[in-house]
Amino acid sequence: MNNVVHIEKALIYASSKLNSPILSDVSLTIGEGELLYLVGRVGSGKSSLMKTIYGELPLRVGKGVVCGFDLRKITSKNLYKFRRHIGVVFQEYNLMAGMSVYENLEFVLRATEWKNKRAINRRIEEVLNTVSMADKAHRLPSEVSGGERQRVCIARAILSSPRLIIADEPTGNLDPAAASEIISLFHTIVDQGCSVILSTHNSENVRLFPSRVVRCADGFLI
Ligand SMILES: Nc1ncnc2c1ncn2[C@@H]1O[C@H](COP(=O)(O)OP(=O)(O)OP(=O)(O)O)[C@@H](O)[C@H]1O
Repeated sequence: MNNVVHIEKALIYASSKLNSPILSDVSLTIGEGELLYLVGRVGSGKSSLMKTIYGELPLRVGKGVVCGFDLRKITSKNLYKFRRHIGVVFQEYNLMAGMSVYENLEFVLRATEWKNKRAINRRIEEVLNTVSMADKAHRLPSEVSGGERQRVCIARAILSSPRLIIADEPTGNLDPAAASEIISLFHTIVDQGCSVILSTHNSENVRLFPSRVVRCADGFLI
């Protein structure tokens, strides 16, 4: 199995301005088509680790290879190439309020140089089918539920067929039923070969949809 994430003996900092790491001696490997839950208390370093993995924070100490890119060699010049392999999903939806579900997705494809209208239509239809939102393509984000909004964000994250999805507290704003549906959807995406790192405080869903769990605690990964 190919590794999508391989980190060895890294120090993880919460900000590029801080001198002491939030996590030390971090070694982590995530295989193709694997879902990894990242758990831990508020402020334990989950987001910092995820930001380092998608190049938002620099890897200063240790080794890190993500989707074939050496994290120590990510620069502002090659960041966009690296990011094409990674989809991100956050607790906050960050959808454009004045654009329909379809237009939100079309905007992203056009920004990544998709030009052919028919190909754009086809891709949007595919990702909306994956997240069971094809019938709501023409609604505004305000006209769908929180769980459905998060489905649209997942559709947006998978548009470019990424090898890895980083989901930081994707169910934080959802009721338990909607949260379970979203976690189940991530498992479907993993079954299609994508890898997912998902941070969560929801231990019930970790129990319902089992996968490998890594905990941030006392400055280390356990
Ligand atoms: N830019 C920053 N400057 C200084 N400290 C920061 C910065 N960003 C985060 N921190 C601190 O670093 C620690 C780790 O933050 P991080 O966001 O990684 O935690 P987390 O485990 O994701 O928390 P949560 O569960 O609340 O999302 C926290 O104590 C946080 O307050």
